[in-house]
Amino acid sequence: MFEKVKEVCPNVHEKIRAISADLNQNDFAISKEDLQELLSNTNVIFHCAATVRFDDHLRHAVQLNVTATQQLLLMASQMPKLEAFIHISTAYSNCNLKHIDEVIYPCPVEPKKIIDSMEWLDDAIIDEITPKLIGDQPNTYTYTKALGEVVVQQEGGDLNIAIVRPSIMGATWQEPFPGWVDNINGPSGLIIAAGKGFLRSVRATPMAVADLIPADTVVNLTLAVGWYTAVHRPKSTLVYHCTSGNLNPCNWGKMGFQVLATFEKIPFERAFRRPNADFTTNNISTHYWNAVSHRAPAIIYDFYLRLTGRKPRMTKLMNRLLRTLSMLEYFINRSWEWSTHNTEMLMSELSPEDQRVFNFDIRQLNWLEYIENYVLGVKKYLLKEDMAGIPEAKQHLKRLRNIHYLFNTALFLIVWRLLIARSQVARNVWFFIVSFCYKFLSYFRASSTLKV
Ligand SMILES: CCCCCCCCCCCCCCCCCCCCCCCCCCCC(=O)SCCNC(=O)CCNC(=O)[C@H](O)C(C)(C)COP(=O)(O)OP(=O)(O)OC[C@H]1O[C@@H](n2cnc3c(N)ncnc32)[C@H](O)[C@@H]1OP(=O)(O)O
Ligand SMILES: NC(=O)C1=CN([C@@H]2O[C@H](COP(=O)(O)OP(=O)(O)OC[C@H]3O[C@@H](n4cnc5c(N)ncnc54)[C@H](OP(=O)(O)O)[C@@H]3O)[C@@H](O)[C@H]2O)C=CC1
Repeated sequence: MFEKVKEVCPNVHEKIRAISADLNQNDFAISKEDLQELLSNTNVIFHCAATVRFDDHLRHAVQLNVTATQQLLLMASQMPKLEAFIHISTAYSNCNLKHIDEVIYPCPVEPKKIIDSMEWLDDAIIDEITPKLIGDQPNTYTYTKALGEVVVQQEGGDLNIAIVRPSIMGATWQEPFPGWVDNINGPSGLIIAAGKGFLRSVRATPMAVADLIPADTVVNLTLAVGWYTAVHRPKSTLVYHCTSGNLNPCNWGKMGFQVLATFEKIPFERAFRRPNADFTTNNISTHYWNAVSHRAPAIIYDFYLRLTGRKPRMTKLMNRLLRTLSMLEYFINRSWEWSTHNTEMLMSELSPEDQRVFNFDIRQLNWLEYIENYVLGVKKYLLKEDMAGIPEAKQHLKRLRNIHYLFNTALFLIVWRLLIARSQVARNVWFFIVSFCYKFLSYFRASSTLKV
């Protein structure tokens, strides 16, 4: 990841100093010396730290995404040299709306009241009231990110603030090289599950917009926002949508198809089954495919592991995957429209050279190429698989295909045999097929004898 920057700037280490901090602690548990240095020397703050788990307990999510933001704003107000405070939110902070503008929307309950209540409510009560508090938000993550924005608006004081709202972050597009990715958030985890053959069906709407945004595009836009906010000092807090849907849309159908097509060329090693996922769109088919394609193979495989004296693990893994899928479903069955006036305005404010260096013009992205590089990046940087292993991986998939055919043939014969034993209709069909084949073979043999 950092090879290129080390080449261009060999003394890069001298320019960076990491400071230990914990958002769960008062003053973030930053040491006195570090705090002093931060207070007196900081020019720009990029506030990215957060919990991004969808299933986080509300108390923890509020602490990290709301209370910590409030504390950081307080700290920022004591920094005389501060030029800009850039808060990273998410495009889904208002995902209860269909059309989202670059404005901060009010929350039904004031963030301050939520912060206060977290101090005296116990966990059991918080669990009980969480669904009522989050209302039409899908999880505690989007809910607390929305609260975080309101805190920024209400407690920003005289600070020069901007908010960046990225959609679903994916692997890098160009910088420092295509396809770099280091976590399993968003689509990356599902790409692994599909490529390894665990994921066979996803409840998704193929025509819904897949609002992915490459990580380097988000970084470039965020840096440009830092510059604009510090230099132009806009009168109000500007919100910037870092999204792809309205400028260069791609849908989940196209994305899924390209992911699968890439597995043909670049398969993952030691797959459980051949990658062959599909989208389902209703409850009944989702339950059916979950039972047939996810749970049943896991149970059979665990039975095989037990028989061979090993510890069963597939059912547990599959349950985890199905839980993850159920959490992501909300986002892959809907489309949103994000306006991008501020982002487009910012692009026009950059010089041609800066537009090239800090490129965030998503219209230039070729989705097919991007997705191919993404899958390749998942293989290299997440799974740490070597490209030299591709021929063996292909061989393995061929073996899995043969096992699949053999298994299906055996299953068909068993079911058929049982049917014949129990049903007169099935017996009649069977005799018809056998006599038809016999007649066909006799005719074929007779006609070839005549020719000779
Ligand atoms: C017509 C054509 C048909 C073709 C059809 C083809 C169909 C094919 C499909 C093919 C492939 C799919 C491609 C497209 C599919 C679409 C999917 C895209 C989904 C994207 C939706 C994202 C919406 C995001 C909206 C909001 C945007 C934001 O603001 S982002 C913040 C993003 N946050 C997340 O993404 C976090 C979500 N995750 C969680 O909340 C939790 O992980 C979980 C609740 C989902 C699961 O929790 P669980 O406790 O079960 O597991 P966990 O402990 O989290 O982890 C399990 C193991 O993984 C390790 N781990 C965890 N995190 C990381 C990490 N960041 N990096 C590395 N490793 C990680 C963790 O340590 C665990 O390991 P072990 O301890 O060893 O078990
Ligand atoms: N991923 C996505 O698709 C999107 C992400 N975002 C936003 O981007 C930002 C980064 O997210 P992403 O990179 O995906 O998530 P990660 O979980 O990878 O990053 C979260 C960061 O927060 C830090 N952090 C978490 N808990 C604490 C804590 N208690 N004290 C100090 N630091 C902490 C982590 O530090 P450490 O590494 O040391 O654990 C990490 O650097 C978040 O604000 C998120 O809301 C917005 C839209 C989309």
